[in-house]
Amino acid sequence: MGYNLVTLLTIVTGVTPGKSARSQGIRAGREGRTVLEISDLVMRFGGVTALDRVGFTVADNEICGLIGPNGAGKTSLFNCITRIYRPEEGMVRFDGTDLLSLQRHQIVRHGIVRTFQNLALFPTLSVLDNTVVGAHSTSTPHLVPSLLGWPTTRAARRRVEADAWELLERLELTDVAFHPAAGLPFGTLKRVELARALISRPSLLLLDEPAGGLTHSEVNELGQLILGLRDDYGFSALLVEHHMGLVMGISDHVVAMDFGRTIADGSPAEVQRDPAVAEAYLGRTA
Ligand SMILES: Nc1ncnc2c1ncn2[C@@H]1O[C@H](COP(=O)(O)OP(=O)(O)OP(=O)(O)O)[C@@H](O)[C@H]1O
Repeated sequence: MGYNLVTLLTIVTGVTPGKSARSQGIRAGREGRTVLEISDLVMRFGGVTALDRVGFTVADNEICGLIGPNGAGKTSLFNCITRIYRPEEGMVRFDGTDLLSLQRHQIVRHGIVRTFQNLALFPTLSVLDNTVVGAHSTSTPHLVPSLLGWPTTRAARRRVEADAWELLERLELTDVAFHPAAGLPFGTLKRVELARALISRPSLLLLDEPAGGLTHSEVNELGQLILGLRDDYGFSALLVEHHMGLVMGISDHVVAMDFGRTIADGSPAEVQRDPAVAEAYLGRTA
């Protein structure tokens, strides 16, 4: 996770170069009931405290940006929420469920799905099949065998395929539905990754650096797409991203971390103005 001059300028001045705060679509205020609640989360690796009593909340249908310099603890936090890591202390509750009491494989059944910075697609499977595979954990335990054509599961496959086609339509992927993921442009693969994540109709989408590797115009399109998908399908999102234009442009609420701690928590404008945030980024470049 790297950050650049544009990131620093955005943090320090509060505005992405060339754009006013209004044109970035910043939303003010928080609405809706709390769905994700994280408190006093502690995660250590030997002598390194990756998460040092982290706490914040995310409301229903809210996009929450999670920012911080390299090593701040963002990935560790994602890994605790998805139960890849087991934190030493603290609480993670989603929609009333204590996530820390669950096994890793149970997370998706509670409506939590993650996208990956480097994509988690099967290169030889088609775009359609990559999307269908995303439904595996929630719709039927027999879905992956059905990809092999086993007769008992064909009806389930048809139902999921209908959902997949709807998503491919929404994400403008129907033209490449039967194309293997390998060889498609990176921007297209990012949309496939979104289709794969959305087919299980998540309540909470964890987006891990979705703008990584995209061009400037692709990032703008991605931002609008995420907002549109949130409005169409209704989910909360936690967005880990170094591209400040994207974070500040589409987040309803931003949490900033540094050295495993929550150093700011508020609207995009409030977090951009927070001296501790500027210090966290500038301090690392000194
Ligand atoms: N599996 C691990 N083993 C040892 N240390 C780890 C492990 N995972 C994370 N860390 C350490 O925990 C701290 C937080 O790292 P983390 O990857 O969560 O930060 P980050 O904010 O995601 O950084 P980046 O933006 O560079 O990805 C760092 O000091 C890192 O070296």
